[in-house]
Amino acid sequence: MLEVQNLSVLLQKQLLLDDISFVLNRGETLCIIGESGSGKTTLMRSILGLLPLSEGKVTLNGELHQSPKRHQTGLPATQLVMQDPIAALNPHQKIKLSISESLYHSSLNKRQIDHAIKQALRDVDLPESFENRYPSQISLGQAQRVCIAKAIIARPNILFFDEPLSALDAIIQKQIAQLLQRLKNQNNLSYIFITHDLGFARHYADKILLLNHGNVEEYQDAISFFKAPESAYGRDLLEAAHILGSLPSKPIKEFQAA
Ligand SMILES: Nc1ncnc2c1ncn2[C@@H]1O[C@H](COP(=O)(O)OP(=O)(O)OP(=O)(O)O)[C@@H](O)[C@H]1O
Repeated sequence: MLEVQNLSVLLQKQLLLDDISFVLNRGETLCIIGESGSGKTTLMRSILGLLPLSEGKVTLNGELHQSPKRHQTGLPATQLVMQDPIAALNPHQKIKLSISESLYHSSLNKRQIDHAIKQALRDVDLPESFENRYPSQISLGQAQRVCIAKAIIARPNILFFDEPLSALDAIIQKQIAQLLQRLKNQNNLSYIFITHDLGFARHYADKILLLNHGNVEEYQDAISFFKAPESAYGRDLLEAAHILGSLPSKPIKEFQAA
C-alpha cells in the first residue's frame, strides 16, 4: 500500500503542493486530474523522489521512503511511463538495450535478461524480433508498448503514467488502454495516472484526486465523483468536459469489460 501523508512541496519560495494525502491499495487505479498547472506532475515527481518534500511523508507498505529529513532515494517497485514514447527511448539504442536498462540493478545473468526481454515484448503483444529495432523503426503505438514492456520487466507493484495515451490516435489509445487493463489484472498492479482525459478517468479510475492550485479539491471514489462531485470546482470541470464532448454521458461497456 502506498500512503502519501500531508505532502507539501515548496520550491523557489512557491508552495507548489499543500498538504496532500491519499492512499493507494494494491490493484487500485488512481487518476490525478486538474487543470494545467494545478500540480499533477509535481506531485508525481515528489512521490517518486525526483523532487524534495518540504513537509509530509511517503510510505510504501508501511516503510518510509520520502520525507523532508530523508535523502531522496526513489521508490522501489515503481516504474514511470511518460507521455511521449519516442522521446522516452534513446534513438541510438536498440529496443533490447532500452528495455534492459530497467534491469540494471537486478541480479539476473545475461541469459536470464535476454529471456526476460523477450517475455516482456510478448507481454505487450510485440514480436520478439522487435528487440533488434531502433525507435525510428517502430510506430508511436509500438513505442508506447515498448515503454510499457520496459516498465513491467522490473516487476513493479506500482506504475505511474503521465498522460500515456495523449500522443496516440483513438484506436491505438483504446488498444493500449486495454493492454494496461489486462496487465493490471494479470499482475495485480496499482496504477497512478496523470490525465486530462476525464472519459478515460471515468472508465478506469477506482479513485480520483482532483488538484486545484496545489491543493486537494476532491479525493473520493470515481463512481461518486462522476455521479456528484462534492466541490464547485469538480462540478465546473465535469460540466466543461460534457460541453466539450470529452466525457460521454454513459460509460462504454466494451471498455469496462476489457
Ligand atoms: N522545478 C520547479 N520549480 C519551480 N516551479 C515549478 C517547478 N516545477 C513546476 N513548477 C510550477 O509548479 C506548478 C505546477 O506545475 P505542474 O507541472 O506540476 O502542473 P500540471 O498540473 O502537471 O500541469 P500540466 O497539466 O500542464 O502538465 C506550475 O505553476 C509550475 O510553473
